[in-house]
Amino acid sequence: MLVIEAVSHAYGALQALQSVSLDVAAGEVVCLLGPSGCGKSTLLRIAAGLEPVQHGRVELAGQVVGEPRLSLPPELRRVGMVFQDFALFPHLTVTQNIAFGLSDLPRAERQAQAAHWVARIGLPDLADAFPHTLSGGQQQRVALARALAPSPRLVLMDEPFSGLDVTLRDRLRDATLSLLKDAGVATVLVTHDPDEAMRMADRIILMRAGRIEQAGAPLDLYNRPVSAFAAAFFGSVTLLDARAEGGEVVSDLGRFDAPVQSGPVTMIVRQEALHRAGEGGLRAMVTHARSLGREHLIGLTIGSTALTARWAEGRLPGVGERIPVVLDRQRVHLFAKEA
Ligand SMILES: Nc1ncnc2c1ncn2[C@@H]1O[C@H](COP(=O)(O)OP(=O)(O)OP(=O)(O)O)[C@@H](O)[C@H]1O
Repeated sequence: MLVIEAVSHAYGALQALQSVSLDVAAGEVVCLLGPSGCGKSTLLRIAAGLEPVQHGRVELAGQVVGEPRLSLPPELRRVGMVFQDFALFPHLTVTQNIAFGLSDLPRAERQAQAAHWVARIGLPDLADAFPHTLSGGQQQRVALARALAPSPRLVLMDEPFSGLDVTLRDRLRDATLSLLKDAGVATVLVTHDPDEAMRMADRIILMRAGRIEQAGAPLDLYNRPVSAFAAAFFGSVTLLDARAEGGEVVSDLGRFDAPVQSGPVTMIVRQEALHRAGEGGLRAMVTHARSLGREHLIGLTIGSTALTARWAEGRLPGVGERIPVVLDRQRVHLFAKEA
């Protein structure tokens, strides 16, 4: 449905995107994930037609909608948009906001469609309310209904949950996903939150400094990161400097195949890689221990290596205690150290 091909974009001397390509199928939810400033919003704005294409091409349903010197205006792209601040029309009611994009329909049909969406998002009692009287979560639902009501080919969402509190966010993510999937629409969602991307995406595009670092199914990125950046972006990790000699790294955690024959290596150990063992295993000394309720956060030293672990089993160990731990080697990733 959406094809972005080799798009590059500069703001003056600043190269915000460098030859980025991606495609999104109908019914697919793709998350653009990455740290602040990596170019996510710029890419979204180019897909929407809010930013002209400087280099490369944008296609929607097989039609070129953007390339240098050609730009189909946003309102002709049949693209729905949901922004972080929701951008509802303050002088229109909930129903009128949702009906806004349905002006092509006869009046009665338009009313029926808007009423359908008001019910669909569970706000029939607020049909005649104005946006400023709604909670953030209610505004988000109206913004989504307004985007979906005209049956767009593509929905673009820029950090749509970031202004909301944590419990509400979880519920709204699930509700949003089910509305998007029911509509069968191609969706691009921008977020800097890896949990949100893992939870919502069919595919994640991880971006770094204007380029795609890695793209794939959420678990692929988590299990098979291509770089220390990608590994560290998902979840909490300990980053260790190590050295490869003869194609392997010998460390306090054991021997590992190295990504290079010799030279500096970054070793990433996920917090969930370490678990308390019954007996045997590695000998660790507890340097700090704190219960987070459903799990413990434990500081350990193994030999002279300091690590942080996170596990749920057993009682909270005491500081200074020596305990046996096991290491899940699948949760350890080694990369040649970046310059
Ligand atoms: N209109 C603009 N003029 C000049 N520079 C811009 C403009 N918009 C964005 N930039 C710069 O381009 C780079 C990419 O910005 P962009 O907003 O696309 O990143 P982002 O990943 O969406 O970041 P965030 O999560 O903080 O919104 C940043 O360095 C930003 O400062």
